[in-house]
Amino acid sequence: MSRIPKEPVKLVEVPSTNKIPERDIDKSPILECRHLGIDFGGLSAVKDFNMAIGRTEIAGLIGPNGAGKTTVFNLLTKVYQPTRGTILVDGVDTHNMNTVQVNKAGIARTFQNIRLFDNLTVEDNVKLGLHNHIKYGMFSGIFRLPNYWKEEKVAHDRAMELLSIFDMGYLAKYKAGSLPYGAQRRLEIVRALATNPSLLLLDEPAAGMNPSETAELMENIVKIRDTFGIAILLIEHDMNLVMGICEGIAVLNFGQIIAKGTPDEIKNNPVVIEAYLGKQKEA
Ligand SMILES: Nc1ncnc2c1ncn2[C@@H]1O[C@H](COP(=O)(O)OP(=O)(O)OP(=O)(O)O)[C@@H](O)[C@H]1O
Repeated sequence: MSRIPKEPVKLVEVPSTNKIPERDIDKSPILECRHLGIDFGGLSAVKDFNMAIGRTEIAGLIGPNGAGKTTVFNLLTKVYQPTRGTILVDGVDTHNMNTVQVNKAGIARTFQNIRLFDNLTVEDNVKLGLHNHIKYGMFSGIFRLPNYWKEEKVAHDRAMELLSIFDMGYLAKYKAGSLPYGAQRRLEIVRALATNPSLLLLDEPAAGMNPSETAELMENIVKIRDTFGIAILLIEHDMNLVMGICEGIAVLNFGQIIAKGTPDEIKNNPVVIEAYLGKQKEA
């Protein structure tokens, strides 16, 4: 978590929804946030957050440190319950859902700080993501009945298929904690994909990666979207990544969206430049 912002934000008019990419325009959005907000004591960490994401869109959520980006992810995944507003996932209001139910409804995420089970193998970490889809009961599991082995084979095959997205199949039997940093970040994405999401939230996926790892990650994010036909919303400080692959971008500052648009619109928006660089002193 980051420092508390000190200055009030300059308010600007913004449209209530993103511009959804053309190929998604005739379908309902996969995610819609309406007037979403959360207060922590006296601090409104997120205020009047409105956003729509197309079914196969790669969207970005950017903003200075402490702007409220991770808090938005925590609201979408119900780590936090919103103080105000509505979240619709595939048209369904998540008001009464908890984190597990929201995952089943179609939202999966990765975290800013890697959260793998270090002592489990790479394959087992992926299988944990598959547990929503494994059908054997506790009895079959304890006594290793035929149904257990059948489902285990299905889970193994699916885990290996998912690992192959990042060419990580050869690492399946290694402990997750023994992988290099970049591979651990990739494994987190694979595990999230194992839950079969329709919207994947990536919290700073390129953090700590070197430029060649980041370039590969960019290709892989696009590949995931194309292969699975899902939407991806990412928080990222690496502007090359954001501007390179996001179709729609929302900029958050002091908990509020200050601009939305395509990468070109965002790059040239004076309000965004000011939020990142501070107001230029007049000569
Ligand atoms: N559980 C909480 N209790 C109190 N304040 C919180 C809590 N969670 C977040 N905040 C505050 O909300 C604000 C937004 O934090 P958040 O972590 O969402 O920012 P961020 O944009 O993700 O920052 P960064 O880019 O540095 O990760 C910060 O001022 C933070 O201190």
